Amino acid sequence: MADELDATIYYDDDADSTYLDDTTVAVLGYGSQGHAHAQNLHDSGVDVVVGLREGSSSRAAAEADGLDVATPTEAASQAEVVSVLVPDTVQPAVYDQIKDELDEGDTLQFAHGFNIHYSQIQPREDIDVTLVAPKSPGHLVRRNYEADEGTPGLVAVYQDVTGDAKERALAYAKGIGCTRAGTIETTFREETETDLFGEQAVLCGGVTSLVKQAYETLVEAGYSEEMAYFECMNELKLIVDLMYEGGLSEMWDSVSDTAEYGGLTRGDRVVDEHAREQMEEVLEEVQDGTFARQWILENQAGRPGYHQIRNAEKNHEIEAVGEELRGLFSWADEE
Ligand SMILES: NC(=O)C1=CN([C@@H]2O[C@H](COP(=O)(O)OP(=O)(O)OC[C@H]3O[C@@H](n4cnc5c(N)ncnc54)[C@H](OP(=O)(O)O)[C@@H]3O)[C@@H](O)[C@H]2O)C=CC1
Ligand SMILES: CC[C@](O)(C(C)=O)C(=O)O
Ligand SMILES: [Mg+2]
Ligand SMILES: [Mg+2]
Repeated sequence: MADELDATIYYDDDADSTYLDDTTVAVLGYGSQGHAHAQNLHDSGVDVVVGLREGSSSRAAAEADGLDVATPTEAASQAEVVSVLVPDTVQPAVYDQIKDELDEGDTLQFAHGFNIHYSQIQPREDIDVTLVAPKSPGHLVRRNYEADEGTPGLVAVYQDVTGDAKERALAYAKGIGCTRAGTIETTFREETETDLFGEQAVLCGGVTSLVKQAYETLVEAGYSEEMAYFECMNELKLIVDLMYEGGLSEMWDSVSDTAEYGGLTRGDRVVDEHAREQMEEVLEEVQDGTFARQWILENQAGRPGYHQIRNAEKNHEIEAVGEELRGLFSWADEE
């Protein structure tokens, strides 16, 4: 067990909001992260303008939330900090549109390092380039902020021409609620590679495959779809909540001894050495750029493979079963 933690973690007291005084932040994009950053910064007293393309489907939502909206180029020209929160695959084109609007010493700010790390954006040399990456889906970044809670995040500096890049990034992290929970200092490389690995192997890829395989195993063995859904998907959240609150120990303490013995003796049979080797391969593909190249080419080709596997996922039986069962929850309409 580590005697002390290695990482440098910044909290609210370490971040000085005045670094964003007299500063306009342009938030490009109003999707998952964009709506959360824009609204949290605005509510934290920062001057925000949202940058959206002509005819954007997000415009009405941003305006309804009381924010000023302009085109990406207009927003970038008004701002000293430009936060690039459009999808990773469109960021290079959006950067090309706005790069001449930046003044020397302005900040180009990211929530994920993909395009800088894999050299899809070569930023101007006379600007700061920073990253504040919430370790959370954007909708929870907003929800946590509104509940006076925070979201853990990462901060990194790629280019510091002003000498204030980190301070400004920390002020931004504070503005969106990340230093309330703790913001870890990292690099663009480390953020990019760990984020891609985590979402592929565990958070988005590994866990959904585990759920689907387990669901199919039960249904093919003759158990009902409803049983399989509750057992393999719905209860997962409740188990993960315990791990989130108190680690593996709190979860093991809360489940029965029978579950604990069964889990400890069978879990490693399911996620075994083969799975571990696959994880190592997945990580290597992230590190050597294989995944990035594949994703960039997939986009250049119009995303044919992506659309196909996405549709297959949407049409998996567990989705229809889940939709019906969740509709029966008495609290389903609340919120
Ligand atoms: N999703 C998440 O929770 C997380 C995301 N990140 C990172 O944050 C960044 C943003 O991701 P995310 O929030 O998922 O993005 P979204 O897919 O939610 O972004 C959608 C927004 O981008 C706009 N947009 C889409 N295409 C274009 C375009 N071609 N030109 C201009 N605007 C466009 C959309 O506007 P329109 O209505 O006009 O289409 C919309 O406002 C990425 O770098 C991502 O890796 C980091 C942590 C978590
Ligand atoms: C886990 C997926 C994520 O990295 C995130 C929500 O943090 C993303 O890219 O959306
Ligand atoms: Mg992530
Ligand atoms: Mg990610």
